[in-house]
Amino acid sequence: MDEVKGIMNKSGKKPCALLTGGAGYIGNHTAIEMIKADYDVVIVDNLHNSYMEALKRVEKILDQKLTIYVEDLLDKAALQKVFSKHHFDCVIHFAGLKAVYESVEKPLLYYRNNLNGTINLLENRFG
Ligand SMILES: O=c1ccn([C@@H]2O[C@H](COP(=O)(O)OP(=O)(O)O[C@H]3O[C@H](CO)[C@@H](O)[C@H](O)[C@H]3O)[C@@H](O)[C@H]2O)c(=O)[nH]1
Repeated sequence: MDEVKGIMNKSGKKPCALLTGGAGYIGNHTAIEMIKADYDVVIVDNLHNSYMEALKRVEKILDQKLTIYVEDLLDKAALQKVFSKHHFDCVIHFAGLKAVYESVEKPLLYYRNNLNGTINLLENRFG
């Protein structure tokens, strides 16, 4: 992340990144690296496969509070609220179901969740 450290957005402010699934393993490590690279980070996670405790540990590591919304990407109104409160310069989308065995057992659940969650995100970002 050294290449982007200290970079500013078009308004001359710290860039702000939305991390969906930011409470997951990959998400919370990404949050740490982005915050170290001077990004503001906003996390949206429904805690389906993670715990608030992990984010509390991240806060301890960074010695700062995180901006966290425990929301589901399928909840359009909740997502709209998040987008109305922040201007995101980038979005990193980790919030998805990805257990291989379960996806074979319940393919429609996976399609519904992962596609609709992504579409809701894109609608808020570009719609
Ligand atoms: O509809 C959804 C689906 C998932 N999530 C969240 O998205 C995150 C996704 O992360 P996770 O499922 O934990 O995936 P990874 O962060 O990629 O972690 C996985 O991959 C790691 C590296 O291989 C393993 O160490 C972990 O055990 C394994 O869960 C989690 O916080 C979920 O709660 C949502 O918010 N909405």
